[in-house]
Amino acid sequence: MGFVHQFLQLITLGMVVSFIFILWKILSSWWISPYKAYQKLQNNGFTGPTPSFPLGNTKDMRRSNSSSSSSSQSFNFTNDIHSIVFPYFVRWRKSFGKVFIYWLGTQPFLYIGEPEFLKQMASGIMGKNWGKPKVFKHDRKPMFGNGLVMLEGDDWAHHRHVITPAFSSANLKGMMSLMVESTKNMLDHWSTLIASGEPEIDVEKEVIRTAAEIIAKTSFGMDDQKGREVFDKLRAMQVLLFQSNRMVGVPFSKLMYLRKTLHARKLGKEIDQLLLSIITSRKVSLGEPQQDLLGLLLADNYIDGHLEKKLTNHELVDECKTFFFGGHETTALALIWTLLLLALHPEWQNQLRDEIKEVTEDRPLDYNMLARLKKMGWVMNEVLRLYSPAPNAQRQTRGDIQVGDKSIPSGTNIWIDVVGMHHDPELWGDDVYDFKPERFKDSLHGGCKHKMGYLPFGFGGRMCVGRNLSMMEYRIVLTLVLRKFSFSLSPNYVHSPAIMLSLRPSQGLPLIFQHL
Ligand code: HEM
Repeated sequence: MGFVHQFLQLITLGMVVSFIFILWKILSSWWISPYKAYQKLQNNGFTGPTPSFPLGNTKDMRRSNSSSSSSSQSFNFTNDIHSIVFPYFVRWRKSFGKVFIYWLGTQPFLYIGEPEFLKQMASGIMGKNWGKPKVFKHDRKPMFGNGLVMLEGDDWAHHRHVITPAFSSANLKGMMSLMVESTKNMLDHWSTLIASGEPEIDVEKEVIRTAAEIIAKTSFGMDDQKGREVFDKLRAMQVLLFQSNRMVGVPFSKLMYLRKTLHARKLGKEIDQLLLSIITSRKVSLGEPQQDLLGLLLADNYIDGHLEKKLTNHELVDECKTFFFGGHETTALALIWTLLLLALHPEWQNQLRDEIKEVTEDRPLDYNMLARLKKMGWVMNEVLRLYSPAPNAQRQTRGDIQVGDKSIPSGTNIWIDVVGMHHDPELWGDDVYDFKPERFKDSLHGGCKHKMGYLPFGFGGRMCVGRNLSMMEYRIVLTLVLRKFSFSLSPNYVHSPAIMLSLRPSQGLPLIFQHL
């Protein structure tokens, strides 16, 4: 009996110790460690709004977001979207300046809206030495897995080295016909709608679907049943993630959307399996290698006479997903916001049409013509400034960084407010909110007073790897639209840009089309 009693006591003690250990681990990762990091930043002179546990400043952020979006019910157009999508940053900047600390749930972030501070912080840091905040890696795992967007260190350097050549102009040229084909299908559908007496079209859905199709075709192919299935499942997963309005950094917040989270996880597994089987069958097939990104990554690649080490099957799966999620919505949104601004500025529609006529002379579009569409390039730059599809960038420091007399400790989460910098009158002048593509006529930075104040594709070694692909797609789609139609804004449009994973027109973009 004594032995059993002692044994039970031991088990109870073990359970109590384990419970205390787990509690300590939870407290440590949710509060003690983040709070220590916070104190270090405070000791270096950074301040910010007061957080509460476990929501941090999230409650305040959600409150100000809902009050700002409710004001957008009537048509009241402004390009001053910083105060619409990030009202809390606008408020905190007034109290704490352009660099301050705020909390996403249990994680402190150093907010940066000051390009000179960013420049000093980033100088000397190579792409591979930047980390990505763990809280985002976890949140976006279904989309990016361990793809290029989330990798760090030597793994990132290796993937970047292998992936970059796939986006060369020679390779992109081979993808042009796929882009033209998908765009023409979309425009034929629009023609049918117009002919049947429905000239009002919600272009948001249309363009996102077409861009998704283009990126699927250019990433892993959609010729066969499996490619189509991957496409459908990726789209379904995107809708699920989009609907679960997640409170990043708040413990257990995923439980609020448990059904959607589990469904997304299940879809994620199915997508991985399908992509794996596409990769395996491509490896054994003896036919011509395909010219999509996956085909290019599977092909032998020689650099200075050496055969490059290839990515593994699982790495390729994550990169295919990364291209899909990183590449289609961003490009689609650049096009969507462009259509809005061109609907409001018919004089720019005409200028672009004249340029297209001059460059193409009414011949079918070819790759060499695209670079000659200069004004279209200015328009794209201006749209990416006013409505940046990637509204912010996140980093985590992997080493102490000194900026002037301030030290930023290793492990600090960084939030770079790209929209804030793109909309800062101190950097752009009094016409900051005006749509003026000509500001990019003679300047790559649109006349911004600081080179780091314009970051639509990121900065340094981690600059967007797909930017040439997106510029090509943008020019193709816009040229084909402008050649066929003129368009104006529908009275049903409600201007309410919102952050829903990226910067979107939250109530769609209905335009009224006319055949030319
Ligand atoms: C208008 C369209 C696009 C915009 C505005 C955009 C924006 C960005 C930005 C801001 C970054 C840097 C993120 C950071 O610093 O953390 C980035 C990185 C990246 N983008 Fe894009 N992107 C676009 C199109 C594309 C396309 C078409 C693809 C692929 C097909 C792509 C794939 C990637 C990848 C893989 C990275 C990670 C690069 C790295 O960390 O080394 N993007 N993009």
